[in-house]
Amino acid sequence: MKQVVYVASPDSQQIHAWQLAGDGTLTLLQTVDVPGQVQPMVLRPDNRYLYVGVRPAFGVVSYRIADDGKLEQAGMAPLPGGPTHLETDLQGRFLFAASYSGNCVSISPIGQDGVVQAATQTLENLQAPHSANISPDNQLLLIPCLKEDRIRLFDLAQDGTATPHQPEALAAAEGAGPRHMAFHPNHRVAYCVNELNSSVDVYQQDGQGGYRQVQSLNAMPDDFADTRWAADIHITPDGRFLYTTDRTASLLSLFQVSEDGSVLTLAGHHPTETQPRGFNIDHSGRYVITAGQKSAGIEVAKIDQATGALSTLARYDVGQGPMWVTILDLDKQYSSVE
Ligand SMILES: O=C1O[C@H](COP(=O)(O)O)[C@@H](O)[C@H](O)[C@H]1O
Repeated sequence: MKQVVYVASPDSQQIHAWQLAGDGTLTLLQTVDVPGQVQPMVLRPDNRYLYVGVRPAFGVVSYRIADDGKLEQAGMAPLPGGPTHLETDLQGRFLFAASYSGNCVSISPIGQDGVVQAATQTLENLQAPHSANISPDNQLLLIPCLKEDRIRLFDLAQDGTATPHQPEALAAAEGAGPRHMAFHPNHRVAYCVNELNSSVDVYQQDGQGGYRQVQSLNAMPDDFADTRWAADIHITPDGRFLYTTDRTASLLSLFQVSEDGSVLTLAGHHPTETQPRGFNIDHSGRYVITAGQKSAGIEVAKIDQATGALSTLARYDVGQGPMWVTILDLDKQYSSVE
């Protein structure tokens, strides 16, 4: 398996692209100077384009990905708000940009040339939307709104138009601050990490195109008494282990996942880079790569395949303020979206 790890560092306006070897070693492939402070990134499902959100001129830069994983700028389009999180639909036809400070999520068409165009719809009056997540059936947009303590739901039509779903939202606990989401590979369960109380909520499909909450659990060690400040969440490709980060504690939390995905068990913690705002799991499910927003570095940790426990393999310097990690499986570059 050939993989490339992209790390976005807004303070130095760079993306570092690394080749990930089978033994977990990283080798620098390319350093890209981005025209702006680069924050969120997302791959088009054909794995031929990487889209990145930039500031202070709010926009999205489209990069064409070469066969070796190197990036070449292909276009740039404006966004209505500062991009906090990017997502595409599963057919790679639309880009969704959540803007926390702009209280909106915009929908931008992606051209035949793979380049993101100007937004055609903006969902307004969302209170601090931290991400926009497409459901595995490509029909529902789930938008955790931190200041609403709700995940707002929108139906996505074939033409990319989003309209409020009924019911319009999933409720989180008061003060939880829903932030980022992950989906079990069985497509029936979704997980949301809550920023303000460092908890994880588990949602199961309700059989009517929506979800219902089935579990909520603490991600922190029992003796943790400081301010909770969770950031990111990812699940392994086989669905057996789920991880979250907390930035105050600079910790990754490990959850073991039940066979059907509906029950999590907190199973340990792993100290990592300082202020881990973004991390990801490689496509083989063997490595976790975590960016330290305050350490200007990334950690590669190995996943114990029996327990999910993490052990540090190495750390590498990247740019300043790294906060986003996206991993490409080079063996899965397609000529069209499948
Ligand atoms: O993680 C955080 O996110 C929000 C929004 O991020 P932004 O980079 O889009 O402004 C930020 O305001 C908050 O301070 C931080 O904890």
